[in-house]
Amino acid sequence: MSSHLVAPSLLAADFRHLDRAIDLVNTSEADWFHLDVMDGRFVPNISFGQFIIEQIAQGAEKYVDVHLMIEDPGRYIESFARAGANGITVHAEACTHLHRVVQQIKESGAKAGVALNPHTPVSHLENVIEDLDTVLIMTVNPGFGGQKFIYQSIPKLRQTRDLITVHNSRAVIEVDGGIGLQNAQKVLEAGARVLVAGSAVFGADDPAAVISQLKAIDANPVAYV
Ligand SMILES: O=C(CO)[C@@H](O)[C@H](O)COP(=O)(O)O
Repeated sequence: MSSHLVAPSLLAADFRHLDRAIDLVNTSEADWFHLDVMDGRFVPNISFGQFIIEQIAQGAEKYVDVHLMIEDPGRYIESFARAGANGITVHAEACTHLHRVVQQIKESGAKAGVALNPHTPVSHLENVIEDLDTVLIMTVNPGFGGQKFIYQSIPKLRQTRDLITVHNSRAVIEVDGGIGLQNAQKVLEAGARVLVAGSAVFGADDPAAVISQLKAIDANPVAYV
């Protein structure tokens, strides 16, 4: 059985047939739904909000992972939890009071995650890592699907893994951006545990087969202590 998780990012799905994308995730070997919320301020793009997430969550038979790429996300934690998010990830760069927002997520009943943009050092997590369930390492600059994986992310994954180990945190590392069959093994070996994949899955002729191939990757798993 595979020790890592696959989370298709619905941003790359065909929204004219959202029901098909939901069925695909439900019936494939995928583990999580990954839903990207963009506000046109923190990132240049605008995607969708609580209303669409609620619709997806009603059809989802798996964990719903919500990635908030929005300014001042503390304003909306409660409403995304109510919409059906099982996990909520906020960006460290978008929070003046990151510690407070992490506590808000925990109080909402959702699992708590913090994301880091490619330029943000892992040290930004030092004082919250013990409270986190996930750390999302952006492997592209956020805002758009279909971008090229940034290779400098590999050492950053190792640094994140080390920080988690030093603090004896339960957090697992999620990687997001340009992830596909060409680099999945490398990121898993560097410490990633959750593979978020948008275009690699929904841009494929057979998305379920790609999900199975991602699940089947036999990486030398990192021992979490
Ligand atoms: O958060 C984001 C983009 O900002 C991602 O979740 C993308 O949706 C991943 O898409 P691909 O890079 O896999 O196409």
